[in-house]
Amino acid sequence: MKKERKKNVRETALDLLEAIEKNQAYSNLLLNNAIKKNEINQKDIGLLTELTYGTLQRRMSLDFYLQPFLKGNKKVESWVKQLLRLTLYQMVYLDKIPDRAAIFEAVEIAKQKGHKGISGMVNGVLRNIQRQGLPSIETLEDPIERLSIETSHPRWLVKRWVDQLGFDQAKQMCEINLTAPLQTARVNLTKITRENCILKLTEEGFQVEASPMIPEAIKCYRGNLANSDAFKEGYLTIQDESSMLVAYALGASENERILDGCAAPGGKSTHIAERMQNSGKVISLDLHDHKVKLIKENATRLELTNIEPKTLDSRKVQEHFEKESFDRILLDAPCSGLGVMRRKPDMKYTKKEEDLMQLSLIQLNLLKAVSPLLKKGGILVYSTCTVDKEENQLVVESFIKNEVDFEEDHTIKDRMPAAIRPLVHGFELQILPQDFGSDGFYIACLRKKV
Ligand SMILES: C[S@@+](CC[C@H](N)C(=O)[O-])C[C@H]1O[C@@H](n2cnc3c(N)ncnc32)[C@H](O)[C@@H]1O
Repeated sequence: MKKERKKNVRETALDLLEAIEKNQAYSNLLLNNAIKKNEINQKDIGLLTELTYGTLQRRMSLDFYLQPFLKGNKKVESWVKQLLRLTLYQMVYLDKIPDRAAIFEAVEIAKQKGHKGISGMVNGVLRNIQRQGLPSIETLEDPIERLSIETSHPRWLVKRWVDQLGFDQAKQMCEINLTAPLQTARVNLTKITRENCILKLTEEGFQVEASPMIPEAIKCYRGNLANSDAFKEGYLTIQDESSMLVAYALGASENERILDGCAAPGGKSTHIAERMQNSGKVISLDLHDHKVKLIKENATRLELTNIEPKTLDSRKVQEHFEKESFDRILLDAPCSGLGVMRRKPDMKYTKKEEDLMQLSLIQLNLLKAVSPLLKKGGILVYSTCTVDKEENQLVVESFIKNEVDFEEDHTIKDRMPAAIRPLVHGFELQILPQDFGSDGFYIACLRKKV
């Protein structure tokens, strides 16, 4: 059988962009598969990631720039459009790649994949842009439209954020979404101190430092911690700092019985279990078997024996557990993920405004289903990685309005790390990505009346 030719970095990036647009598969999964399949070497992985994520991140700006130069070309094939975006991304946003090199590579790919006519067209469009310069986004008069094109966020989303947060915060959020996030991790304090973990990682060649915000968090400036020995040996969990605040809000004590209603892959369950010093019980539920397997794997790697993973639809928990049988309950609900767009740029173009309303109904139903299982005086934490009021404040408001035995828990503030306290309002915390550079996240804390 003929062996498939290994593709170079730009060809691989082009294939990825096509696959992401057509299948709407997650960009991070496709990227990892493509790296393996084409045996992309270590030093080119950075460039491949930059080209793929960068082109995706800037798609709307790139299309705005390309539009006037494509006017004469009636039907541009999808892969050709992707190739033009990919090349223009390098010309506009990457100083280290000379324009002529980017154009040369594009023309070569066009020859290989298409025919002479296409490579001529690609060459012509790119050279015209080089000669005539880019059209100016500044000419767009509507500020929402301008921000939308400038930062490649769909107009409906920009409008929503401007309405909910004001123009300045919306602009800051759109802008930070274009930057690459830093990798952060949580040290498993049941096995090692943060100081010793940092030493171990430094010896392994990683560039890491302690987070000033969260006592068990570290920030990584060089290397992928998922490949470290420290990770394999169970000293670490890759987790965003905002996510770590959930275990603080819940404030579980040793020997308590905790329910985590939406637990996979177990980032928060394992954090709660660590903070309980591997005592008591954390029942970690998720809808899907394959995801529950991930909770098990993580608990085993971290050597946590107080986690009990179980496949279950949390809307049916009352059929499986006694009423008032948990000291604390976490509902880290399925959500639109609008707070983590930096990590999944393709999400910007696939999410729809109607999704948010549907999600809010699911979130409310999940809250209603788990709440009878909480003991009187117990804490219920609701969290999401989104920044939208519909899925956050409005869900909790609607829950409290109907569930008269629940009240706001303002002691959440005392449980938060000092740096976070100024962001707590009453019983709620909404973190925006621009606040600390961590993910956008919402946490609300309720108490069942005694
Ligand atoms: C935001 S993720 C949870 C992340 C997790 N808490 C962590 O920190 O690793 C939401 C999870 O809810 C699960 N889920 C969605 N609907 C569910 C339901 N009805 N019952 C149980 N789990 C559900 C999804 O499979 C998904 O894994």
